Amino acid sequence: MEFLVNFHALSLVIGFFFLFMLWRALCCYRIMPNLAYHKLKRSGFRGPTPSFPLGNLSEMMRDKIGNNSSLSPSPNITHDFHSTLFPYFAKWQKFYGKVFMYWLGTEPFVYIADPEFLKQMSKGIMGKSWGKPTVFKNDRKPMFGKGLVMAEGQDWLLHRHVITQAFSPSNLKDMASLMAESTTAMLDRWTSLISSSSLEIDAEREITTMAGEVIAKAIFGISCESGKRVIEKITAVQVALFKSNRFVGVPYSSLIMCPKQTLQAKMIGNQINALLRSIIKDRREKLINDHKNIPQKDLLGILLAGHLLEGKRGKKLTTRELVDECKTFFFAGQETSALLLMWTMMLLAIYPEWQDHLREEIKQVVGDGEVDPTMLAGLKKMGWVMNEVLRLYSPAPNLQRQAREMIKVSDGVVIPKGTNIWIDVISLHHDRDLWGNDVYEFRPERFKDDHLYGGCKHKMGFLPFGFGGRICVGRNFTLMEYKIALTLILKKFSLSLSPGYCHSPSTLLTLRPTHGLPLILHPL
Ligand code: HEM
Repeated sequence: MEFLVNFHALSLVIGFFFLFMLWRALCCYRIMPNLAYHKLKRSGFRGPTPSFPLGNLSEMMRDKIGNNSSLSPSPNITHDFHSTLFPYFAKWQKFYGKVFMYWLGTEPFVYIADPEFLKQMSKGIMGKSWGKPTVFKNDRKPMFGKGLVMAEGQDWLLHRHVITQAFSPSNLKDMASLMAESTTAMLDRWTSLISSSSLEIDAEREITTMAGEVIAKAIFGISCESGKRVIEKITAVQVALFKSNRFVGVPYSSLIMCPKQTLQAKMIGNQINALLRSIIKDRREKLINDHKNIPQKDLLGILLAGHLLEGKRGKKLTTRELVDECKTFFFAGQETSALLLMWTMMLLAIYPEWQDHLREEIKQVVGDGEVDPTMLAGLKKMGWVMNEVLRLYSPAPNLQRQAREMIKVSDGVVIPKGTNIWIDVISLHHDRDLWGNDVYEFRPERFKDDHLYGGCKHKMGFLPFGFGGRICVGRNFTLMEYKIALTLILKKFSLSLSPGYCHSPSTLLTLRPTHGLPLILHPL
């Protein structure tokens, strides 16, 4: 009898639990998104009709597949690829304009490719008031954890304050020699490989390895071997997360549609955490045990040295927080910098006259000696080239935000709290209305008289490093690495495209050459 009573009680508890979970799921994935949909509609946002639970994903996938079949890789190089990369956005822009709403699963997104709307929306909003879409925070946890890219509110403020100081010009200056060292090692390898008058290289692999070494040394001071292990794992996480056919925003899709990849990404994420924890532990011990030991001048050394870590919370970054920041630097810093260099080499190979312009400038500014960080500001044309590459082939093709509070954009236009925001950077950078009729031409000289905006008609039309308080914290690091590496490369080699190169930019979080970048080197 007593057993039966207990059994009934247990069944009731389990029943209530399931009902509660069902109610929660219904609220999260049906009722709240529906409320958000109607709020956005009342605010005047239009967009394609979503269905439950995919939102607009099936239409996006259909458009993408339809477009891929017509995109056979071709040697004819066009810089006009927005509608090939994002056919659904290009199509919806025609129907709804440059601001509309669309749905990734049960998550509402406001799409923005209008710089004036962006300006009005972000007016007066501080960095700490922006969130990141919850759906991406969960999805990309193995890559970024709670590091700066995903941090919000007070946590973001503290970490940003600490990390900005670590990237100060004087700290960066100490990293210049590390950047030159890794590039020189790569060039020496190329020189020793050249047996005849030219050499074909896999520039994607070469540059990615070099940029990985630079990040490993400059950020963590770790040996190339440990660095390589972290980078290999990081690449594996990215492949596991982004190469599978995923339904981001669809409830429980990662568990239902691709459980193997999800588990794999989580496992590799844990391995990266363990690897970085052991590196940080060693460094901490070295610092505590050997008082005479001068802290290493890499970023981790600067962060561990302590005095920078007394943030507003009055406490140091914990090992866990440091691990997340280390991962974030690897993810945010290695691939983006490598891609910027790769797209530059591709464009310089197509436009050899710009190789000549840059070589002439290098001769005048740097001469035959070593590259000194104080000389880099003199490489003006190289700065124009960098900006033009960032405009045409922005390694970060979009920006994401989440409204942590209600945002009033203008009279009658309100973005409700919790709405996700998707800013289409490629569309802004390729907008004829903003850049003029030569928008798809490679013309670095557009940055000659307006080195910040390249003559763009709107200040929010050129966003390769983002905007506002959350602008990329590593941009000066990139600028230095770019100028040092490119100077050393152009001093030794001229570049041309291999006949095997197929031009087909695609996105795997960043904008990359789908079929790699085979280049031919000619020693000078
Ligand atoms: C070509 C190279 C790079 C590009 C194109 C790039 C681009 C960006 C973009 C677009 C953002 C988002 C900004 C926003 O949401 O408004 C960002 C943020 C960030 N980047 Fe970079 N980045 C580059 C290099 C680096 C490097 C070398 C590092 C570190 C070593 C780095 C670390 C970060 C971090 C930590 C954030 C988050 C900042 C925050 O939310 O406060 N980036 N970057």
